[in-house]
Amino acid sequence: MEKYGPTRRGATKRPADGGARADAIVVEDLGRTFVDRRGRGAGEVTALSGISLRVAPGEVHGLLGPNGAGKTTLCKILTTTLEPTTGSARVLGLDVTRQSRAVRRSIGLVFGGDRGLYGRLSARENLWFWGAMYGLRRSELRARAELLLERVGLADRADARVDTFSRGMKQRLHLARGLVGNPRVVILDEPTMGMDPVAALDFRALVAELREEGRTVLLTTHDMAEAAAVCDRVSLIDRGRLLMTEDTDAVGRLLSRYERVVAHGVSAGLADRVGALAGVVAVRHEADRLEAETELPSATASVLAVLAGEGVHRVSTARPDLAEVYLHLVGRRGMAVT
Ligand SMILES: Nc1ncnc2c1ncn2[C@@H]1O[C@H](COP(=O)(O)OP(=O)(O)OP(=O)(O)O)[C@@H](O)[C@H]1O
Repeated sequence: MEKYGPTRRGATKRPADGGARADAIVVEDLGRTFVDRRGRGAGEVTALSGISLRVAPGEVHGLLGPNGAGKTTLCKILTTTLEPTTGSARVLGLDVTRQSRAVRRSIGLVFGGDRGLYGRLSARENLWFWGAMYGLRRSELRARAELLLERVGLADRADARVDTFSRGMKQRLHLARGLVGNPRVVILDEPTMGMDPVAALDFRALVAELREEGRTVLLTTHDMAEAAAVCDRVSLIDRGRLLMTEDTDAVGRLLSRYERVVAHGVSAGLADRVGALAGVVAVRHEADRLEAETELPSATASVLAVLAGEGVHRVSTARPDLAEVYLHLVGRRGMAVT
């Protein structure tokens, strides 16, 4: 398969000049609003607002956010199926609005669910169809389809109709479809949706291969663990706004640092004592239920010790979810979440 200059996970992909070398994806002050016709009267929904983002060539970049954060909207703009309301976006130097045809030829798109596959065609025929759309010659197209069917583990089902496939198999075919045009930039919108855990692991290996081939990958997910496993950098997006872009390792460290302790049968006085412990960053107390956020493993241990010392034994610990990590991050950086 064509190589674009290998890169390694963990290697710094951003050039020392801060990005003067052409970035693969450049998003500047991007915004998108929709007219919301649901409910009474038409209101405006801001799906994206003031998004600026750069992805270096060969980087695997994760776009993380909860449902409705605006991830799909950004993917649609980058893949030219939706125009921005404000700002601009370029893929490989091509403007997504003014040079949309050229952008479409340079990218591969993979999205979750059933969209974009022809159920009455076989897996192989689907790939031939999409390869033809990319303008591949017949012999090239056939060879590429075989290679990709093998690569995503569908070679033995190549002639079966796609509407007989499981969700996970369809998702793997989507991946093959996204790669059929040998794209330098691959955009994956919730690529493991519907995959079983084994297939999701295979998917991670595939993304690693794409990185080795020097392709640029932008992938959306709301699974922090998935992002941590495959991405070089991640951007956290919430309610249409970009909260931060960081090296994945930094976010992973942050995630493993925070913990939540939930206990029942806790008095207000005891809740105050827990709140005063070093490393306890937040405490909520309602009725006799305590929720304490800790930011160091030793802090969790001290909370548990204080609770046990007072005879409180209905206690559990958990890692915070993504939304809570956002709040920690945002609080620390003094940024506003609106
Ligand atoms: N065609 C549309 N009309 C009106 N509102 C829309 C439209 N498309 C998206 N939105 C709204 O824009 C916001 C962002 O949606 P988007 O689908 O981009 O989020 P997402 O991060 O991809 O979420 P999910 O993980 O659920 O797919 C949401 O509030 C959504 O309701």
